[in-house]
Amino acid sequence: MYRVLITDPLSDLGIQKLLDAKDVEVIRKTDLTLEELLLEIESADALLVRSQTKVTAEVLEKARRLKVIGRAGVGVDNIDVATATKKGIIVVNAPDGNTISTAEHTFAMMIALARNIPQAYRSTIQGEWKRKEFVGIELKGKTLSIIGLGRIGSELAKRAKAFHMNVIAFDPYLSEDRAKKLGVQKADFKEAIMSGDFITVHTPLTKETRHLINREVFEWMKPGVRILNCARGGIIDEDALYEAIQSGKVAGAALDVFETEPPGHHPLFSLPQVIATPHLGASTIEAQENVAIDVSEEVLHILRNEPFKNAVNLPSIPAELQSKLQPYQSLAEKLGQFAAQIVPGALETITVTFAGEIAEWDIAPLTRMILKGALSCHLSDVNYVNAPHLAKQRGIQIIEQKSSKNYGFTQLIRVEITTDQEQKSVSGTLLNGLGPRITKINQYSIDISPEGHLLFIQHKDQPGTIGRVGTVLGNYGINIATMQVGRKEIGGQAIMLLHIDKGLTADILHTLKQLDGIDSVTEIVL
Ligand SMILES: NC(=O)c1ccc[n+]([C@@H]2O[C@H](COP(=O)([O-])OP(=O)(O)OC[C@H]3O[C@@H](n4cnc5c(N)ncnc54)[C@H](O)[C@@H]3O)[C@@H](O)[C@H]2O)c1
Ligand SMILES: O=C(O)[C@H](O)COP(=O)(O)O
Repeated sequence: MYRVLITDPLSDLGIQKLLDAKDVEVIRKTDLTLEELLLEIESADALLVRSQTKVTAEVLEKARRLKVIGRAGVGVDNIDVATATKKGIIVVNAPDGNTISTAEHTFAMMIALARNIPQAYRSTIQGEWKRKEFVGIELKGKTLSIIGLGRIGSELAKRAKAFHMNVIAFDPYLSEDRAKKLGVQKADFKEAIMSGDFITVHTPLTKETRHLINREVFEWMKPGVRILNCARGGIIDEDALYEAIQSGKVAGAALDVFETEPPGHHPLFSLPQVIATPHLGASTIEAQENVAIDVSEEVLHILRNEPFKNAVNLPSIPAELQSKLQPYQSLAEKLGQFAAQIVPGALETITVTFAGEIAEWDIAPLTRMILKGALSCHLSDVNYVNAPHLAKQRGIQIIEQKSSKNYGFTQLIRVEITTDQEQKSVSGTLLNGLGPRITKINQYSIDISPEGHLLFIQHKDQPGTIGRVGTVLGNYGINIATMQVGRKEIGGQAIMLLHIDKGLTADILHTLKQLDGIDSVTEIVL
């Protein structure tokens, strides 16, 4: 039974799949203190949050079983993704479900800002009638500068175009083609800042975007500019915004998000030009249902080891590529495991070569599987998420190469491991109807399926060796299921690879090593 802990308010309808799942126990506890969260997280297999729960390194330290953190929304800046990755915890979000709601909220804020609606409302319900004080401006003909033209920025652009605004955008990843399709003028950062009658930010909060809008940037703006932030507190320097409003440079600001949330009695709230909402961008019935459905499904997939799509700390794999790579994943992992077990010493370099038709694809996910397989022979708690991090941490060099030669197979994966003591390679392929096969160990051709208990023996090619090995195993009651031998020349070095029905004791291994003509004996478990 998987324990799924939900610590922020999520839509009941949205999490129905989790509630219905027979293999899931849902624990819903919102507004936890840090101490309570530290306690609850210990036994959770999955954690579901919005932006309120702070999933810090301290929290993750206590998470002994956690496999996945699901963020029912977009921004993951409340989650220590780096620590989660190190611990092999997958972080998934729901990037699409709240796009429209947030774009609409931003638009609502822009109109409210243009027409002083919150200020006029407050005054009117106090019995005042100040028609002159709340004269606004039209959106038509004004320039809206969008910083970050991703999902939300793009939806906002469409709506602004419908209101006959000029839309100009800065986004380092925006192509000319996409800008053209949206009817948006692509600009550099300074140009976008200098041109806007309204400036709105829609980037994630990162090291690069923290205080992207700072004192110097406010200097470049048109006098009377209006500023919107419905993305993340911290993208705009709040002190600099305060000064820019006081100086008259900025005519108004609409804020849905704050550097510290909740912001309490923020100095900005003393300025009548500032309107605010309590992080409501995604707070619609539709968006909350969407994100909760998306994240619940992802979490279930991950817990059940099924394919998933929106991991924040894993490269995203297009569905078409995923289905092509899937049959190779097990082969890749087994080759990594096999290679790591036949080479003694500390891992230094892992060179992976992809040959044949497979070499035409993006094979990075398979390299990860190889790495996972190889490292799991030496380290505990290795998984697909943390394998590259663990390799880097240990100074293991990963070399990934592709070859146009097919080596006699339609596709081939070769894993070469170099340790501080020696170097060995293992190649494998997928055979129709037979599944993964190991086809070569170093220079020796063989054909064996990489599974179960294997015995790898290096020996001299001389009469009687195979018989002696068989006799020892027989004497100890070890059944041989299959056996493959390989040699380059008569009387030279040779290898034996045996499938055995159970594991060997140290005693058996020792006896085998003492046999005449035997150079090394390694038990491999796959
Ligand atoms: N207020 C809310 O309730 C609410 C709701 C949803 C999302 N958000 C916030 O909005 C952000 C954007 O969401 P989205 O779904 O549009 O994300 P997105 O990833 O689709 O778009 C972000 C865009 O920002 C661009 N970008 C990154 N760095 C940049 C930089 N330095 N300068 C300019 N552009 C840059 C990216 O290229 C991308 O196109 C989220 O990260 C989240 O923090 C807030
Ligand atoms: O990043 C997001 O998706 C939004 O900020 C929504 O946050 P919330 O789930 O806390 O409303």
